[in-house]
Amino acid sequence: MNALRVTGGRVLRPDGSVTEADVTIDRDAGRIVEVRDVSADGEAPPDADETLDASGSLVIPGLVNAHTHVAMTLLRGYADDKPLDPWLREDIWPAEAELTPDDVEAGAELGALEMIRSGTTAFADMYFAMDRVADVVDRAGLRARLGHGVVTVGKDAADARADVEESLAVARELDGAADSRIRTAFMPHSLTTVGEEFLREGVAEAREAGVPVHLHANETADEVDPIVDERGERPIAYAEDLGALGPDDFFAHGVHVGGGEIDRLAESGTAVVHCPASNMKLASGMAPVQRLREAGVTVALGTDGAASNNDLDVFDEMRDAAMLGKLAADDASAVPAGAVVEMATAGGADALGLPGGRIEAGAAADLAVVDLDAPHLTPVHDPVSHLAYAARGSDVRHTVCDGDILMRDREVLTLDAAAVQEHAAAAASDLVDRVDSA
Ligand SMILES: CSC[C@H]1O[C@@H](n2cnc3c(O)ncnc32)[C@H](O)[C@@H]1O
Ligand SMILES: [Zn+2]
Repeated sequence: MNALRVTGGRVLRPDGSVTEADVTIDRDAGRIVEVRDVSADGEAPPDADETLDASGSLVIPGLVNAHTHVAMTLLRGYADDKPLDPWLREDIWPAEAELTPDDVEAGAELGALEMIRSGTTAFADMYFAMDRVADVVDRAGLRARLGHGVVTVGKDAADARADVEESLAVARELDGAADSRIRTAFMPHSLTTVGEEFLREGVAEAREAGVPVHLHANETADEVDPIVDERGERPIAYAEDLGALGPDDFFAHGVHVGGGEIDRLAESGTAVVHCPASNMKLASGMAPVQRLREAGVTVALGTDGAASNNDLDVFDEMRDAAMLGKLAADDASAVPAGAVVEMATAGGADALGLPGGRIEAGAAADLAVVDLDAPHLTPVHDPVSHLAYAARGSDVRHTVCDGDILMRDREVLTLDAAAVQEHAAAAASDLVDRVDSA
């Protein structure tokens, strides 16, 4: 066995407890083979081929960013302070009309760099030029569920059908890429931006192909109301009628859910990806996270794109989810620290149907080592509290995915950080020039 050992740290276990333990990884298999408490009796394991020092640190499952548009890093700070619909129509969609596959690759590299540097090892991405995003995931060493986002409003039937077909083709062709670290999904943008016939056809074909469905659902009241007015049913009932609810499917947002929708999500096993920063920035509303969890819905966390966040740091999302969850429930005990940590780890992996999210023997070797030796993390009464309320992405010291070290002592090993930043900044500047002269 080619063994990597993470030594000297405190390890966050799947039950939320924290113990002093060493984690041994089989790098060839990309799996954790042993989590050994330092107090354990018995024969010490053989020396590892390589070690990662975790002294003074907390070893946690790699964080999962369960909903983003990673190449939107190029549009970070491009258009702020508007609600969703005008933001998309007046600013974002015109800019995206000028995006090239090279831009998407440059933006995805920047996003991958940012995620590795903040301890994220897996993400779900809905965007365009997904072959280029897949190349970045492969090079960066991350894990992802990818899909081409379909929008049919404003398109004639032939173009709309072609967009649906592209999403299905991407889902079939990229599934299993990057040594199986890439999985895919059929990704219609939303229930209002994709026409009913295209949703129906696409979901049916996704079912035949055995790929999940991922879409934006119940994000704003402006999106829910027309569905109720035109169809006489709420969005989740419509999604169910389309065949889009199931244990492999995951919907972003779920802010405005009511009238039995939470129970339908729970009964069908459909996961919800909560994106608190994006929901606050676009003033979309407050998702009822405590009620969703109490009903048994799998809730994950997502940053959404960097243009509505404005970063890809899942630590921020944990803190925002805990804070906003309390406000939404009008209850300071709602959405506690342990809940948001679970949502960012096991909840995310389960929602995306990807391995990882737990540090235990047999699990995927996806983890992050968080340095606790910092003023804002002193003293350590409760390490789980720190993860939720005080730690930042910049506290992550090492990041490991599939048994490979992606970042060691804050040096990213799989990407050339300076070149990625420079390239993305140039691509973003050229993009904006093209938009301005269009
Ligand atoms: C068709 S690819 C994905 C599409 O989604 C847009 N987008 C970014 N953030 C959001 C959001 O919060 N709600 C809905 N749509 C969003 C993105 O710009 C792409 O056009
Ligand atoms: Zn989104």
